[in-house]
Amino acid sequence: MSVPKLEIAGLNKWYPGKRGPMHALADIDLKLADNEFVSLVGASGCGKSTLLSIVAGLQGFDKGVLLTDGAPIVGPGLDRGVVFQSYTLLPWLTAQENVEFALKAAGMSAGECRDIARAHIELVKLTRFADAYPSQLSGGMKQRVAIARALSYRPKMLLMDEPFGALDALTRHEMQELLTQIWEEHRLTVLFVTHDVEEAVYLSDRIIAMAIGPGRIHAEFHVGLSRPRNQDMIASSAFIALQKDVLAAIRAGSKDEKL
Ligand SMILES: Nc1ncnc2c1ncn2[C@@H]1O[C@H](COP(=O)(O)OP(=O)(O)OP(=O)(O)O)[C@@H](O)[C@H]1O
Repeated sequence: MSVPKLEIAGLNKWYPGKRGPMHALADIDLKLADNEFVSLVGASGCGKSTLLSIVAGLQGFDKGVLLTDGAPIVGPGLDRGVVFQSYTLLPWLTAQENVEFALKAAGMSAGECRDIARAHIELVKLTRFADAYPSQLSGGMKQRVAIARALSYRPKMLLMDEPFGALDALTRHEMQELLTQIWEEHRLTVLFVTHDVEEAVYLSDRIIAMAIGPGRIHAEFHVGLSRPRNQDMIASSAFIALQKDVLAAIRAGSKDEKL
């Protein structure tokens, strides 16, 4: 691997707790190559969201190294787009204006903001709803706006925390299709947190299974399925076998060592 897009080495994080510091992340070592799609899976509380928010620069860590393109991550930046499960749209702005707002904050002119926002609303197939307010959009549509917003300032990395977790199964599949299409056409590095093992296998090049107590990397799986992916692959024996192995790793890592 040349200089990794993301390099995490010996990273540790403690949260203050009632019974003393709580070791949330222990000695995390992880490298993501340019354009790689990597999912983090693991039992609730193993530190997936903590790790993602540290990479986003939204919170700090206590020990270790965290680099993007070889340079330290010291806070949030336009090189990393973030999408959360909650849509985080501004309710008083339309879909188009929500995307423009992020671009204006990045210092672009009004004309540039309008054109780039329009192009990204189109990228997520929402042109017909560009002038709708969040309250007029379904959950899947709101998440399309959030993805358009995160991609609009052309980040090198997309960080997604359970982005489809609140959606019904059909919408979730549609969003997975959309994300793979965007990723295959535009290629960027993605770090994706999910509880859904099928989703992780379907989307990823590599799956990192984390374990609990303390949160750590427990197992790693390379997804050998060809690309472009399609929903028919989900029924293939290779897909099902990998899904089983990932689930077994999550189960094995779900028991707190200290309990
Ligand atoms: N701000 C905080 N202060 C104290 N403890 C925290 C804080 N945020 C998370 N934790 C604790 O750190 C551990 C890891 O939490 P985190 O949310 O990162 O796990 P997760 O794997 O993303 O869980 P889930 O799948 O349920 O979202 C948990 O024990 C959680 O209670």
